[in-house]
Amino acid sequence: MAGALQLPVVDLSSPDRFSTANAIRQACIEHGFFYLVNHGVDEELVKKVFEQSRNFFSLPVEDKMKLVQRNHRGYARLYTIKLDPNPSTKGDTREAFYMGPLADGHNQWPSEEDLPSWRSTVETYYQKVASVGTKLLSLIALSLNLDEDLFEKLGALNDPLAMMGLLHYPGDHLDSSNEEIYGASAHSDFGMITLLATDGVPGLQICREKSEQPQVWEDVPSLSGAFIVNIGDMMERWTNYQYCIECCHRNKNATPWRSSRTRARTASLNVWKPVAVNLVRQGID
Ligand SMILES: O=C(O)CCC(=O)C(=O)O
Ligand SMILES: [Fe+2]
Repeated sequence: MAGALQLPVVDLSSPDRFSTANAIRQACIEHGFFYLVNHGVDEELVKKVFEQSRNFFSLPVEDKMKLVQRNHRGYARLYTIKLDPNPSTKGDTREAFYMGPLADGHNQWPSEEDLPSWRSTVETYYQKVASVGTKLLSLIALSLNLDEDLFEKLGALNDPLAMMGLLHYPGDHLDSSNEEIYGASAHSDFGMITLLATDGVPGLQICREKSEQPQVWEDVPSLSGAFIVNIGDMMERWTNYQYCIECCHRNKNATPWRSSRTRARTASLNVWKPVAVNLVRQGID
């Protein structure tokens, strides 16, 4: 049975960087997760992204399939993602649209006629969230008692492979008695950090000790205006497992398809080029 969890709240606008860094340290050791408030991404822009996300996912599947994933960019239809490699779990009940660095030519976009202003809205949001990610990383360096500009100095922020996904959970499996079907099955994220914006519909759960049996899953409620931030595998390794060890998460999902509260989420996964892994690891023990 899952209980609700109250995650620590980190304020990105606080002038006291050392106490913010301390709060991050504690959150990353204890939970691997925290809420990020006053992050500077305009609420109106976030609303527009959710609106555009709903516009895209409401298109007929044939139209969405014209943008099917190539080079990990574009549309992933229902059940094609399976975050938990366990063979007993079915594909995840979600569809997604992924994009990455804006200048590398790999992104795919719906046409301006089909979805006016879609690309510009989503690109603006991508850039804003990427700059939040960069600010947060300097605080994470500080939280490890390292120089704030460590990641920058080591070149880890050069051409970052920052990925962003628009996620849609239709809730198709909710009538099923199969408990093992999830919107997003149990996993950890592969990058440095993930920032997740939600439309307030619950579903995210975390397990702080994945090797413990039975596993204890706790609900993570949304906090209005906040990103839910979590540490990914790469950062876990770079900190020599000081942060987020044994933690994993999933999405139980809550909303039936075509109900008035369609579930739509955006997540931005910031992943840095593998070449930076060695460089950064040297600085952290
Ligand atoms: O949407 C959620 O609640 C979680 C999504 C997630 O964990 C992921 O895409 O990595
Ligand atoms: Fe995740």
